[in-house]
Formats: sequence, structure tokens, C-alpha cells
Amino acid sequence: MPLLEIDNLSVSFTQYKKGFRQHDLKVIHNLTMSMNKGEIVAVVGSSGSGKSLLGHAILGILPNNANVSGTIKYDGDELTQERLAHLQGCEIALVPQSVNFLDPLMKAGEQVRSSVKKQDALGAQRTVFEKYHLGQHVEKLYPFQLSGGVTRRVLVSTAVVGEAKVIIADEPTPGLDSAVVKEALSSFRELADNGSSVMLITHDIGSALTVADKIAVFYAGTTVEVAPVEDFHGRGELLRHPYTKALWRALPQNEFLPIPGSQPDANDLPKGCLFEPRCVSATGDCTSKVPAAKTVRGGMVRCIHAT
Ligand SMILES: Nc1ncnc2c1ncn2[C@@H]1O[C@H](COP(=O)(O)OP(=O)(O)OP(=O)(O)O)[C@@H](O)[C@H]1O
Ligand code: NI
Repeated sequence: MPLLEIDNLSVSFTQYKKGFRQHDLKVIHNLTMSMNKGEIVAVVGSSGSGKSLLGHAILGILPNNANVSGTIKYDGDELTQERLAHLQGCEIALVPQSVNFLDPLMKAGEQVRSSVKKQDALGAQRTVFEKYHLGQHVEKLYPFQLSGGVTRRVLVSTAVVGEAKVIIADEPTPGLDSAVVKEALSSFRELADNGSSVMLITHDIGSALTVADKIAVFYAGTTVEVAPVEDFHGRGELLRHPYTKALWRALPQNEFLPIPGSQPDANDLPKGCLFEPRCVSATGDCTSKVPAAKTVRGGMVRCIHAT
């Protein structure tokens, strides 16, 4: 049974334009994906594709002007705001993309200890600090006294110290040196191997492939494919969606060919398949119909031509 199940999630923002006309900006559409215990699911996709918003929707921290539909289930039951209040931080933890998420009035050590349910919070905090090469003096520092790299390591420490069941890591490693990146990825792997589910949000499909079990590919606010990592090899013959294949071929170790065109703007989305304007295999049907999610060879894909 999936530990976290997202079904048909849509998110839009109410915006007010000139003349007080209300306008709904749809940023996530009918997004479906799930995470099993023991799994790392990497969420990849270009900037603005909705990755962080998905994380924020799961944690119930979207801004007030957000409208949400669809369901998010945790351990079989719907994740309501009330349940989240109990689960957040201990069972469900976020490594935020922005370092501004740290409480500015809480010292780094305290921040990390607040996520520990066990008796020896100080011991747990010191163990995790050591793992991330954070000196003991960092415990007593306030967020404004920390460098960017140290802040990131404190954020990762906060998320992993409580041994949460679900960890949403939103670009957890930019700017960190490769040894720390390796350490962070191996902590996530260890948590997953002990039964947690980790969502690893990243631009970097290359490093995602080294630790993840499944890759969820986002495009313009929806998942176009969810595939096992094993399918990313050769020329991408096993991949199901033309966008995933193009992403795979664009990697430096492959053909290094960029994909012409750009992701559509949320204000001006195509009527049918969102990828149709850039797709080499598009046909007339692709311009008029929104492709439904279907299962192909054990993976999920939204493309009417996928076989
Ligand atoms: N509060 C908001 N009001 C209106 N639009 C928003 C709001 N927050 C985010 N968006 C828009 O929603 C879209 C998805 O944003 P999101 O932050 O999830 O992207 P992302 O995939 O995480 O990108 P990145 O890789 O750059 O972090 C973007 O087009 C963004 O401009
Ligand atoms: Ni983001």
C-alpha cells in the first residue's frame, strides 16, 4: 500500500487583475502519483513546473489565495489540516528549497532538537551535526549568523534527525560540496531503507538517477510520466513519454541535445496535451484532447501514443 497517495491534485491561485477582475491561475493540474514505503521518488522537471508547490500542498503550507482540489492520503487516510498539525515535523518533514524557512529567532541546535521525539534530543542533534560536519559552536548560532551552506546542512539535519516517515526534500543540496551532497543523499537512502518514503525534488536528473527508485517527470504542472530508474538507459527506448525521452537524451553523458522551445506559461496553456507544441510525435488528436494518465509497462504516462 502506498504511504503517500496524491490523486487528481489541482492547485490554482486567485489573482486580481486590472479593474478588480478575478482570475484563476492554474499551476497544478490533475496530478497523480504515489510513494511506497522504502522508496525514493525523485521529482524532476524544469523551473516553474510545480515541484515546490506539490511539496507545499502535501505539507498544507500553500499561501491563502491557493485553491486546492483532489486528495492527498497518508497511510490510507486523507491528510487533513488537523492530521497535518500532528504529523508535521515528526512524521512528515520538509527540507525547504528556501533557507528563509528557518525560524529566525531559534538557534540552530534548538531548531534541530525540536524535531526529535525521543528522550535524548541533544544526543541525536549532536550525532546528526557530526554527520554533516557542523561544529558544536553552530548549535548556539541564530539563522542570520549562518552561511548559506551551513544553513542548508542545518535544514537537512532538521528533516532527517526525527526519522520521519515521509520526507519531502526540495532541492536540498544546491551549493553544497560534493562530499556533503553524497552524505545527504545517503541519509535519504538510509531512511528509505528503514521504511520511510522520500520525495527528492530536483532539477538534476543525473544525480536523481543515482539514488532514486522511481522518477516522476513534471511538465507545466502535471506528471507526464512516472518510471522506474531502470528504464533510464540506452537511448531511452523503455521510457514512455516523448518529454522524458528528450530529457534523458539531453543529458551531457548522452546526446547532449537541448529540447527546442519552452514550457508553456500557466496563463496560456495548450488545450490538449501540454507538451504537444514541442513534441516531435504530435498528431491532430494531441491538440484537442487532454491525455489521461494510463499505466504502460508498470509506469504511468500521459500520452495518447505511448505503448
Ligand atoms: N503564490 C503564488 N501565486 C501565483 N503563482 C505562484 C505562486 N507560487 C508559485 N507560483 C507559480 O506556480 C508555478 C510553479 O511554481 P513552483 O515553485 O512549484 O515551481 P518549481 O517547479 O518548484 O520551480 P523551481 O525549479 O524553480 O524551484 C510557477 O509558475 C510559479 O510562478
Ligand atoms: Ni521549487
